[in-house]
Amino acid sequence: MTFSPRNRPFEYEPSPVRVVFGPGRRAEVGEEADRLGLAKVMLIADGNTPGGRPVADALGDRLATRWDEVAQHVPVELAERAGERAAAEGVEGLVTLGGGSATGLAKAIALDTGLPIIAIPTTYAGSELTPVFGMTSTHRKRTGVDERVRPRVVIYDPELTVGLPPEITGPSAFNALAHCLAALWAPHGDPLTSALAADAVRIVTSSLPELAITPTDLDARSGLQYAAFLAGTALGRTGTGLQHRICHHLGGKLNLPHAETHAVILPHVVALNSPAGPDWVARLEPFLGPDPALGLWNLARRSGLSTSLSRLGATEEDVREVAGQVAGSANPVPVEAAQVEALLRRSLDDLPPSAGW
Ligand SMILES: NC(=O)C1=CN([C@@H]2O[C@H](COP(=O)(O)OP(=O)(O)OC[C@H]3O[C@@H](n4cnc5c(N)ncnc54)[C@H](O)[C@@H]3O)[C@@H](O)[C@H]2O)C=CC1
Ligand SMILES: O=C(O)/C=C\C(=O)CC(=O)O
Repeated sequence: MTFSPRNRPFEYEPSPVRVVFGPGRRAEVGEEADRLGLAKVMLIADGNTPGGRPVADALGDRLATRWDEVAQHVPVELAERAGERAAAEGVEGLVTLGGGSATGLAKAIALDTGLPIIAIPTTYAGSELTPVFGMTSTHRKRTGVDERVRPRVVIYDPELTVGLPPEITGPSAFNALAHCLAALWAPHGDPLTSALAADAVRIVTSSLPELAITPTDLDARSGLQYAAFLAGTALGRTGTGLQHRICHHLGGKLNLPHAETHAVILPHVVALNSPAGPDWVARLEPFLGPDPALGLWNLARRSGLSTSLSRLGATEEDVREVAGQVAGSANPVPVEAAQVEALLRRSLDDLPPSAGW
């Protein structure tokens, strides 16, 4: 299908994020802090994430304090404690090293303080490119959009990802794929976001099988991180909808692992939306086959990911409650609670995605 801008009017505004990409470039974090005029920063990085020592060394005297406690879905009390430390130390900025949890904690602090963030991502979550934040309290996740939380600088260093274990790599790549699909069917997407998203799908679908054979291959790792950059950029320009809201509600209620939840839900939401999206379905056919929902489901299973929501810990009751909460979310196909519940039940029962239920 030929794309014609004449038939698809759009607005384009470049994102204000500076991106530095390349193996070894974590060493440039001190110069990036100087560019932003940050003389005192807090480094947020948990103990599992590689690169803490070199990044701290590269920050040198600019490193005022380190914070090593992070958690998925950012508990509000954790954000408050980390924010108090940042205030007590009088830091001028935040440097994150880690996945979406480290980035998310910095975003929660920035939401209150406006402190600029330099993000060094080590998974494929893409949070580093978006103005989206999320925080959890009493089993409810609140998400929102605020430009103050979007990192000012992102340093991608693929060397930091060569040791990512397969159980994090696969789901995290699916988190990136979820961003691509959300961007492809977003009502205010534009030709650029669609191009970024489609290219990211191309790269993820070729890199994941390569990494299953050689997990430490720096070319494939660089490709996957580049795809995460494209996917995060696309999501950061278009915003989230039903797919992401389902995962946020499930994540907040049950503390489910975020990327794994996206991987389980994505094929089912794609099955729902495919009949309404012949243009993006055709665009993805070379990478996912004629049925993108089934293509994703098969890719997940081939990559050793769980495709069952019950295996992640959700029950029929959870599914019913979440379906009620997300009904009416932004989606190319308007959905009522019963439809979402039926979709989620298929994922509970580990059934392949299907548009008809
Ligand atoms: N606001 C946004 O735009 C987005 C936010 N998120 C949020 O991010 C969080 C999930 O982030 P994820 O990156 O999926 O997980 P994560 O940041 O919790 O990391 C998962 C695990 O991988 C470990 N890890 C990270 N990098 C590693 C590396 N290179 N080598 C070895 N281990 C490593 C971490 O220590 C952690 O144990 C959720 O809270 C989610 O809501 C996710 C995507 C977008
Ligand atoms: O679902 C996603 O991958 C995107 C956004 C979030 O996770 C929201 C958050 O920061 O918690």
